[in-house]
Amino acid sequence: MRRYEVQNSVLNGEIGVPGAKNSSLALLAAACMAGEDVILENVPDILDVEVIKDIYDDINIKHMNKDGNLHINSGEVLSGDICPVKSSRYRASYYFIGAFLHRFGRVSIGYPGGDNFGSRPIEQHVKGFQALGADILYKEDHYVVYLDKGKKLIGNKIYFDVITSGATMNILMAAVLAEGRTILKNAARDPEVVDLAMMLSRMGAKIKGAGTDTIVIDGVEKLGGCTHRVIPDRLIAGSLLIAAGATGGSVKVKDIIPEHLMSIISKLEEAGMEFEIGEDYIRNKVINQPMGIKVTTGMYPSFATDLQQPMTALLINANSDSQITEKIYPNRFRHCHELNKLGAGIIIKEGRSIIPGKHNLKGEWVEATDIRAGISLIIAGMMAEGTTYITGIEHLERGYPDVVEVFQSLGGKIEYKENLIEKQCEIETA
Ligand SMILES: CC(=O)N[C@H]1[C@@H](OP(=O)(O)OP(=O)(O)OC[C@H]2O[C@@H](n3ccc(=O)[nH]c3=O)[C@H](O)[C@@H]2O)O[C@H](CO)[C@@H](O)[C@@H]1O
Ligand SMILES: C=C(OP(=O)(O)O)C(=O)O
Repeated sequence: MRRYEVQNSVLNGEIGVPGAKNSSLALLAAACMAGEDVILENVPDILDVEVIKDIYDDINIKHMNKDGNLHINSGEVLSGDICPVKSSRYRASYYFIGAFLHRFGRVSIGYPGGDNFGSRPIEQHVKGFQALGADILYKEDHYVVYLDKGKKLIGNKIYFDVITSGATMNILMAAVLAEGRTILKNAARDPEVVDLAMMLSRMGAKIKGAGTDTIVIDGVEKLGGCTHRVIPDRLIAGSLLIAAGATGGSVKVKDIIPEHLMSIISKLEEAGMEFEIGEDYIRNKVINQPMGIKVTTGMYPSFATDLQQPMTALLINANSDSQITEKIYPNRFRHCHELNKLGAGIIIKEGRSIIPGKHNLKGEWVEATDIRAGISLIIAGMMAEGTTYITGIEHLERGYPDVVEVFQSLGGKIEYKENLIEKQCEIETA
């Protein structure tokens, strides 16, 4: 079985951070909105990006890696029919709708995949597309968003009932080429939204207010090419700082935008960690034992739901009880069941985890059930005595490029292993 084997470690050193997955997935769709060359710098080398390149190939979007940058040209794109199987392999395939609706008047796509931690509705995306004049058809393994013959996307005022980064970015893309003005109210303020707005503006879009809860878009007739650098991944940066603290080490995380990490840094400070913060780096100071704290997740700039899992691992070693209240995905606690196999003693109760602290962990077989669950298990494995065997590593591969090499470079004892018998069978049946 493919797995990581992790042993007790102390992380020290310095490390750069790759481009953000959650930005890149939107930017890679937005890059197909112009017929001209779009050059994306800092795109992470992760599974979700490989799937997108596969989708590009299917519909004749040219892409090429050159000097570490991704050159994309959709001048000869064939259609907005995206393979349902491939688009269901990751969550954010829905961005192809926002990107292609104006161009083809019809986008057919598989239902969103991605991490499975309970209900992840898309009705706010649907509401937004409908407000701009589109209709939607639900089929068995895919859905179709379309404009009736002769109809165009027309700008509108859209109020999101919940704050959603996905719907904000999707409707932003569609609105950029809609006729007239669109106003998005109760929009998400995430750095990834701002990153997308920056790139679209470079392509010629007229957008004001990205990063606030009201975004105003004045439609333009067409977009052109551009060069854009993906923002650094704040979730990887945060995970590495937590990992350093949890293992009793000190790591300088470089090439980041420290402001994007303010909520996590504030909570880590409450737990007793200290930091040196530079213009583009953060370094933690060594801490022996964190203090127990209360964390509540929320949309940016609140504490990210994607960082509560590594935070949970750190708090297993705290000097008193901690509590994490999950407001974005109330059932996102599968990592806690796995951490309990290592001896964490976490109790899950009504959208909340209670982490008793002061628990010594012991290596065991555990399963990464989503990207962030995986990173919490690596951290816990480095805190535990003995060997921790982590399966389900394809989840980590969706979001953390070269995760083994990254941790190894900081002194982490982690190795990738695969079962030789299974490997042999693969070779023989190939
Ligand atoms: C690829 C990507 O960028 N994934 C991130 C994105 O997911 P994703 O874009 O799916 O998450 P959203 O920001 O849309 O979701 C935020 C909240 O809104 C709710 N909602 C969302 C859409 C909708 O139509 N209706 C609705 O009720 C969700 O259930 C959730 O409670 O933001 C999540 C929340 O920060 C992160 O965990 C994911 O890593
Ligand atoms: C939930 C996540 O990803 P996705 O939305 O792509 O499933 C994540 O990155 O933690």
